[in-house]
Amino acid sequence: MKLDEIRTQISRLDQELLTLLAKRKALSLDVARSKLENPKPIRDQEREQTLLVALINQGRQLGLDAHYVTQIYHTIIEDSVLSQQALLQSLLNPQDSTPAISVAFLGLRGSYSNLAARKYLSRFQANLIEHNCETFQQIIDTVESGQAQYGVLPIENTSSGAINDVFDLMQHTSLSIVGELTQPIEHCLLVAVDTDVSRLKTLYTHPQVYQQCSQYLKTLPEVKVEFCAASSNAMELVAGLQRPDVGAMGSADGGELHGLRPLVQGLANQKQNMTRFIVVARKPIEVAEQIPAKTTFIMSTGQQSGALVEALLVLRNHDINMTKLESRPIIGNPWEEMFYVDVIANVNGEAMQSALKELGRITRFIKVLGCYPSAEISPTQIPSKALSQRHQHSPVDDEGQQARHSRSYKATTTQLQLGRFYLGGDEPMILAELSRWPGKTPLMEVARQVKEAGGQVLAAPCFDNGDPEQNMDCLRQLRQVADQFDLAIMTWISQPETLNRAAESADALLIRAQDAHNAELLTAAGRCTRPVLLEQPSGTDIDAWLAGAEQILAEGNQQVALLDRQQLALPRLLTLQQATHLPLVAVLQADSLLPAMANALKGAGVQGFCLPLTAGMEGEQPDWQALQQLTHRLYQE
Ligand SMILES: C=C(O[C@@H]1C=C(C(=O)O)C=C[C@H]1O)C(=O)O
Repeated sequence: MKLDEIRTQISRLDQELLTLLAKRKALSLDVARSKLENPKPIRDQEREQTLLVALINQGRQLGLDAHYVTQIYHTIIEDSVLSQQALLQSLLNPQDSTPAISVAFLGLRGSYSNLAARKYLSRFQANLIEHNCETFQQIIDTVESGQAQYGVLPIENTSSGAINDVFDLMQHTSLSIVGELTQPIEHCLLVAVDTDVSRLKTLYTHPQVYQQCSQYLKTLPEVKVEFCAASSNAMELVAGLQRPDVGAMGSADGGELHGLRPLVQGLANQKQNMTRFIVVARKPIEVAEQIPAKTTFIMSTGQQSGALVEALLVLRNHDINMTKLESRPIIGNPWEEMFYVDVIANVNGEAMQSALKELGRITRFIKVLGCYPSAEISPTQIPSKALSQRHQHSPVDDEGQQARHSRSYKATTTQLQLGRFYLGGDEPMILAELSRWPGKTPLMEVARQVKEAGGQVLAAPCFDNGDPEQNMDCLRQLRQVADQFDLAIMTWISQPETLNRAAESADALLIRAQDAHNAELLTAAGRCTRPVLLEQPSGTDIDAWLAGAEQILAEGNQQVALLDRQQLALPRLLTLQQATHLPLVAVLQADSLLPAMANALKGAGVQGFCLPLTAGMEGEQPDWQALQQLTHRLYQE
């Protein structure tokens, strides 16, 4: 078949796919109406699970891999749930019959705030009237005075943290928060004409963006940085100048609207860079009971010790989950603070109403800033066949020693979070470990296979090479590939200096036997906020191992696990289980005993299983069968 003909067929298929997606969306809105008549929560994760499992199996028969099917359906279901929520909300809060919606945001066309505003309002199916503002205050004024119905304000960013100016403004406005959304932020270096980085003399950017890309900017010490009110102003300026020695920083999409092209992409220090925006309006809205709601309130407690704790206990006593707590100074009251609290609760619910009453009695100031549908639609997990729950009521340590690692200090096994996966939870964690750096292309294949087999963590050596830049590049590649396949990553570190750089992108760090004696390294590991897996220091016993773990815990990092490469004998394993609440990861060998071994270790309370893969640098094939056998044994049986 000729290329043209094949492409015609593909276009026809795409058209059919779109028609089907539109039909699916219409049906999901029918579901929302039926859930309204016959009140039921919008989200039904049990139904989603059943659906996903069936789709993965059907997909496999058609030659589509599980990861591909899951990714597509997470996107479809997310849109379906959000559209259902928007429909319910619009029925509950009828708009005045305006054919257009007006919104105020920071910057010009193409700013991140503009992209967020468009995304948020796209579910309303009305024309958009855009008000470009130069400051956050101007956004508030535009909405307060009724010139715009909605204002979109960035409130926090995953790499630069809270946006204090917005918190401060929210203290004094009469506006209510009526929505939230998160927007991925992908900073690029944008230019107007053909040039390269070495020719740049001036970069125009917003201070937040500057902060988020500080590491990249350090590599350009000669370049002068000029601040603008928003990224879109920087883009407009650079587009006007048309010179090879100036650049702007901002999104590729925004740049395109100004005729700029990205010269370097992915500049943010943290690769998963997202900004959370709030949407404000003059009137508060009501949130349907069937949708998960968030409530934001501010409060100031007295300065007496324990006042904040007392307030937070009120929430806990009502089973209300807090997702955010920020504090800001109160202008004019030195040393007094205003706390910003986000909780998962509907403000009209019984629990929240009585919590607010109680809080009113013990705070100096309290005000609800708004209640709005939660936009966090976390993907439904695919069930790895339910495991029978283990019970490990370990006897109380009779020496009663209060070492932090001990069971007498903490009775239940500690859970570690690696990316979005848990070690020490109900299900065993499976890690695949590469002994050598395979290069990016083979790494993609490894990641695909690991995901397909049901693994969760990919471990690879990024810091084995002497060259720090090359090491960071390996880590970046590992991060990128793992993100693509929704895996967590781990790498081993042997020097305190590299630890912090590794901790910026790795989900977990491993300290190997030969480095586990290094007190400085253990101290550095204790001061970082990533989970640390610790091997038994070479030539020592279990006590020395636990002492090493203790050193990490004592510095502050409570996310520590023990990784065993020596196939501890069962009695020693049980001793360890009794002695410590830290989860245990066993490294297995890919031999005929693998399934039996995994089973026995699981029975003995091992929470993680690590399988070394001999990576194919010279075309050697990793042992995928062993990995499949392992996951099959651990999950299916
Ligand atoms: C459409 C429904 O509502 C939601 C969306 C789903 C979907 O798009 O497949 C599935 C379950 C619910 O979370 C439904 O309940 O069937």
